[in-house]
Amino acid sequence: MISEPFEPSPYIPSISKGFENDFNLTAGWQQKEQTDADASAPVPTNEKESNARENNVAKIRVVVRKRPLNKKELSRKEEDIVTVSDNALTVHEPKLKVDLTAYVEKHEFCFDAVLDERVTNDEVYRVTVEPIIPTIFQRTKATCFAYGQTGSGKTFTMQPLPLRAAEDLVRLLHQPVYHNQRFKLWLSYFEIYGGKLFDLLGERKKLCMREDGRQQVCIVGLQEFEVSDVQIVKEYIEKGNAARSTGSTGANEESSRSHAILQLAIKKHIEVKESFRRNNDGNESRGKVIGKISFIDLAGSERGADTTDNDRQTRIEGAEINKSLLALKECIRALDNDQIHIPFRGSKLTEVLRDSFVGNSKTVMISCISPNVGSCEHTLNTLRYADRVKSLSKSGNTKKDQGQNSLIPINKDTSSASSIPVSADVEDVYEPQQDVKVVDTGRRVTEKETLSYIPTVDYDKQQSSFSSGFSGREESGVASGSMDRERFEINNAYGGSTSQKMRPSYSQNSLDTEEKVQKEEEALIAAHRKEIEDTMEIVREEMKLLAEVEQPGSLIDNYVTQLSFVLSRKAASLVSLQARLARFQHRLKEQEILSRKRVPR
Ligand SMILES: Nc1ncnc2c1ncn2[C@@H]1O[C@H](COP(=O)(O)OP(=O)(O)OP(=O)(O)O)[C@@H](O)[C@H]1O
Repeated sequence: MISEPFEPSPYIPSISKGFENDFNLTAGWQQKEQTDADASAPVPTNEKESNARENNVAKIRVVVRKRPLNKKELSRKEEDIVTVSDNALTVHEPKLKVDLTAYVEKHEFCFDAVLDERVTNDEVYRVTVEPIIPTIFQRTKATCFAYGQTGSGKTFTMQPLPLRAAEDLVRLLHQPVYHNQRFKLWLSYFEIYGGKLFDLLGERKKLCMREDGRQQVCIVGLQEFEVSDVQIVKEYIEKGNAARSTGSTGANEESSRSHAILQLAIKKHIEVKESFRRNNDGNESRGKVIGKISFIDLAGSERGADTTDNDRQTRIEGAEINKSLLALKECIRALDNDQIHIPFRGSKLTEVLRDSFVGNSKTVMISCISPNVGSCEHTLNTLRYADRVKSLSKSGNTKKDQGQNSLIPINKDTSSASSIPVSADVEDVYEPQQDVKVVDTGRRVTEKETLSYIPTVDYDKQQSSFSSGFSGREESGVASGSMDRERFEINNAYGGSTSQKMRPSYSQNSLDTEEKVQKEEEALIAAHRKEIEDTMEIVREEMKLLAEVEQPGSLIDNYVTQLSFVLSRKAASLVSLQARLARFQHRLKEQEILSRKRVPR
């Protein structure tokens, strides 16, 4: 729902006066060679100035938006654990030591901009999309997407943006320089759900994607509408939104499982013969694309974790979401490194956005976070993903500059973290911890308190999440019992905060292997659990055996036979686990070698 009335942009009229960059977007910006296939439109002389101004707009911009605590969280008296100051933020994660002493781990992050809970949608537009708008007329393909867990405010943030952008685009179209060139604005709106495309403005018709001879992506049958009036844009957006949430695939629960893509394209109108128009589904019949901006409301990021759900459909959707989030990160990274090969084939989402990853491109990522303590884990994962996108970028000014990519042994930390027991698991020993400061409250908390705290305990990552009762999903009514699994999976999905750190980085071509490794990892952990259960059973039998042999008149022969049998079982169980472990270690090695062969980070 578009709730805020919007004012004329201060940016857009200023184009003719001289563009001032209020947002300090210049740092590390890379201007690329003109390679776009569509770059054939003439550049009027008075556009040269704005071309130069385009150089001041960051190629990748990562912005974080924190939403306010909602009514439910307030009624539960949940703490707000996120503090914002300028373009930095701190997450105060409550944790427990093994002796139940409470302490707070501080995670500090820095982004291009951090918007706190008081920031309006209008300001969000000004900081994110508005600076890009003039560049659309200079052949830029821009992408703006919101990322974050369910209920963190992605839709709330994204929905007003296209309308504001359309208003500015329409205003610019009225300028003689563009009007005379017969530039027009076109709108389309579609959804990717379970790897399939649906037209949100065409009765949810299933669409298919085709590549033309010039490797341009064309979505066959996608309805596009020429729009010259903001009111009409608003109606189309509302129509598409309604189709998204009430379509055949269901209500809100599903909406957070789909990616919605709204595209606004500036095209140069070309007169075509009616017969040609009839014979061509593609965009060519409607004009030549000059530039465009795509707004993407991504599926809830934690949905990528649904890969172990019992329901096959959910698993498939989860894997697809996971794949697209990873693929998106890889494409942004390749894009910013000026790589010739952009791994857009990694997912439907990136394939669809293919033409936004070549030539002049701009990307704005808005990471939405929930401030409540119950969402802490998801919030950290979202921020780590954002941080990785930013630090992957050449212009990244976050952790990269602060040496975030170096691996610091956790037990070398000189803070009070040294008192925290560290798991013997080597994967946990090396974890980039530079966003972490530990504040030991020196207070012991009772078991009861831990439930409202929802901290995580270090000594047993797989078993001891105190998450029962709350999770980021609770708002959407989804049970939170699988938090441990989620954390495990999400860490993988986001580039990993724990075990993934020791693994090779994701690349587009390795996604399938990556999924296989994840499955093997789960199987290994399940086998380990089973081995422990079996061992406990065997130990009980051994105790019984010992008790029997100590009874007067017991038969030693019987004892020897039974002990031999029990020990064989014990050995077989261990050997089987060892074999599985060896196979998995081998798999990790293979993957590491593969990743070394690929382009380095
Ligand atoms: N900055 C904000 N200020 C006020 N309310 C907000 C803000 N952000 C989100 N909300 C409210 O929080 C709720 C959840 O937001 P929203 O639906 O945008 O989340 P989402 O991330 O899109 O979730 P999903 O992935 O499930 O679609 C909505 O009721 C929305 O109005």
